[in-house]
This record gives sequence, structure tokens and C-alpha cells, in this order.
Amino acid sequence: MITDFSKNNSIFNQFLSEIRDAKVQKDRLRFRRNIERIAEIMAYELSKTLKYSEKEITTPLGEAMMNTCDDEIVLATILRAGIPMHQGLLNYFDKADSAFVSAYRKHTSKEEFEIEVEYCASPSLDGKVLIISDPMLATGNSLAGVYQVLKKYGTPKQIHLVFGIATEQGLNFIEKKLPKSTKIWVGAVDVELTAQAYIVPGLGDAGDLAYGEKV
Ligand SMILES: O=P(O)(O)OC[C@H]1O[C@H](OP(=O)(O)OP(=O)(O)O)[C@H](O)[C@@H]1O
Ligand SMILES: O=c1cc[nH]c(=O)[nH]1
Ligand SMILES: [Mg+2]
Repeated sequence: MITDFSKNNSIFNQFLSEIRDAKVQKDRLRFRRNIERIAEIMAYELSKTLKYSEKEITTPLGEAMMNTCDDEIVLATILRAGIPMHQGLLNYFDKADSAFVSAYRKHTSKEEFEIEVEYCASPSLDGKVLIISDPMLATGNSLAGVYQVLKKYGTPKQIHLVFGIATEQGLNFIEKKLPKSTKIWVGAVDVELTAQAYIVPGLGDAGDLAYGEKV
């Protein structure tokens, strides 16, 4: 199941436009905060798919019956660019555990690279709802590499993937690598990749825009 937020008119598209906009995205604070806002809206929509049960809540004046979430959530993200997206999800799923995985493109030439996963800190994933976020899904290689590592930490009850911008190619690739029940939430789906595997029109390099160019 893929939910594409760009298909509906809402304030979400304003935030997505701003991270794409070559002028607005230069404001690093706004860029990171817009990614957070995108993730917050996605968290809210995703929360409608979780398990809820009725609980008695004691107010200063009486008892209120409220449906609250029973799922245990793990928010996993891919360093570096995933950090603002992770924070946006954590702003809503504030009781969630977190998993951090590093993945970067190790270039063997200008156009060829391999994905290096060097670091992973994760809680057990057994029986949990695992939400993996990344602002960009280009080829899908980083996400696939990260999932291979996370699999060692247990079997989640349900997996959600949350992306700001994805490509058709990346989505087709990861759908073959993850369980069929995986739910995908995406801000927009772009059609092209450059020879260096950058998304067109995309937004550029999300990690560099959020944290500065790396050498
Ligand atoms: O689908 P792929 O082709 O694997 O590309 C997507 C990856 O590229 C970006 O990270 P990047 O490698 O630029 O690292 P960074 O976060 O340190 O900038 C992005 O955040 C994804 O993790
Ligand atoms: O377009 C892209 C592709 C990968 N990573 C990015 O940050 N941007
Ligand atoms: Mg980058």
C-alpha cells in the first residue's frame, strides 16, 4: 500500500514545495523544520492505522473513556539526512524507541558507488511497529541495505516506510526487498534519476542542505 500525500491538496504541499524551492531551501533552519513538519503530518495519518483500545482516563472532574494507542513503536532512521524526519515522527510518537543506522554512498568513481552501513543502534524489533524514515528514496539501495541490518534485531509486527520524495524506480526496488504487508507513505513521487542517482526534480542533497556539504 502506497499513500502519496501530493495527490491531495493540503498545507503538506506548501512544506514540500519549500524544501524543493532552490531559494527557500538555502535557509537551513527552515529546511530542517519543514522536513519535521512533513514528518509530523505523516505521523498523524499513519497513526490512524495503529491499534487502539478504550481506556478510562481520570480528569479532575470525573472519568473519560478514550481510545489510545496500544502499539509499541520503533522509529528507525538513516544518518544523516533522516534526522529531521525522525524528529518530526518523534514529536508525535513521543513514547517510541529509536533506531539509528548509518548509510552512505561510498564512491568508487564519479558515477559508481556502494552503500556502506557501518553503524546500527537498535532496540529489539520483535512484535513492534517499525517505522523507517528517510527524506529521499532514490535508487532504494540505502533503504535496502539498512533493512538487511535491522532484520537482525527481530521481526516487527508491521513495517511502515516514510519518505519525503521517492522515485518510481526506488519504490519498485524496495517493494521487492521488504515484506508484502509493508505500508509506504510518501510526500511525492518523482520520475527521474541523474547519472549520479540524484532525484529529478527532487530537491538536491538533503543531508547537505540540512547539515552542510560533506567532503
Ligand atoms: O535511495 P538511494 O539511492 O540509496 O539514496 C537515498 C539516500 O541518499 C541520501 O543519503 P546520503 O547517502 O546522501 O547521505 P547523507 O544523509 O549523509 O547526506 C538519503 O537520505 C538516502 O539515505
Ligand atoms: O536526490 C537525492 C538522492 C539521494 N540523496 C539525496 O539527498 N538526494
Ligand atoms: Mg546526502
